[in-house]
Amino acid sequence: MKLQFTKMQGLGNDFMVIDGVNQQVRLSTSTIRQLGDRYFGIGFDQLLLVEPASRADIDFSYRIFNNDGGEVEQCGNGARCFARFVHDKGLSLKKEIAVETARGVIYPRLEDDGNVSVNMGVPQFAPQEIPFIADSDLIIHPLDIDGVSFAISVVSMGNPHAVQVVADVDVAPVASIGPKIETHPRFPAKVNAGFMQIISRDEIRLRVFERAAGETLACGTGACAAVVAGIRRGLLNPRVRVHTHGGELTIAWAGGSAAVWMTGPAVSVFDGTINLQGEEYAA
Ligand SMILES: N[C@H](CCC[C@H](N)C(=O)O)C(=O)O
Repeated sequence: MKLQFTKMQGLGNDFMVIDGVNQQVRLSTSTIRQLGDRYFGIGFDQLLLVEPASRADIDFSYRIFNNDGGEVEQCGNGARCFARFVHDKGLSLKKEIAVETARGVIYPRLEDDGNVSVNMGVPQFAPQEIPFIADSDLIIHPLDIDGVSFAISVVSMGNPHAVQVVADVDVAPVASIGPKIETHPRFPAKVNAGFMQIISRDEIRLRVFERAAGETLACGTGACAAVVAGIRRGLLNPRVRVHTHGGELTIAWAGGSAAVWMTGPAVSVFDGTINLQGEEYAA
């Protein structure tokens, strides 16, 4: 069976985007893993599935799978690519759409300058997927790894993030400590591990060891979580430029129950068709 897809990237965080509105798509975990393989498959950090809305006040449903095949709650760079995709494919004529994810509704908006802005919803500090947090007002928690205590902030953007401040992201222990934070027993659903360097109150550098994907060139929800943590710690202003290996995002948060706004690029790389074996996919 043939499956149409578009390869896209947001600051080098790359995606396989599939139209599940005009195609009936059923992909097993193992098939997603095979498709995500950068040598034997297409290769991507996440697979994004566009599905019909589940109710009248929503334009689309948005499902996200890491390249290990596991479904997750949110993907920020993917949300911008999702909006670009549905517009380019004529699935919607709207500039701003309402998109339902596993953890609430987000609102991507196509900007005239070619960027995409997304209302990413309200950050959570004591969500159920992070039972770790005893006191939701505490923004810094000690996390013990091999006898060393790391001061981390835990923020959920729908998906869980553990963010710490480092002096220099270029020499931060992302490869060695990132996986140990990701799989720390205090995070039963695992966690994305962020390493944030404060340049000024308006500018940070960020690296993220993503849950189930490893270090990516950029992480949209990670940028949201890092800025929220920095603002709550009194280190950042309400609008911050976030420098990642893949490029720059702008994140804004007014605090409290305000939504986090993320602005950045979304790029289509190529359209493709892949032959799926068996019953996994029916046109
Ligand atoms: N690895 C993440 C999902 C993708 C998030 C990232 N690519 C983004 O742009 O937000 C998780 O397991 O929660």
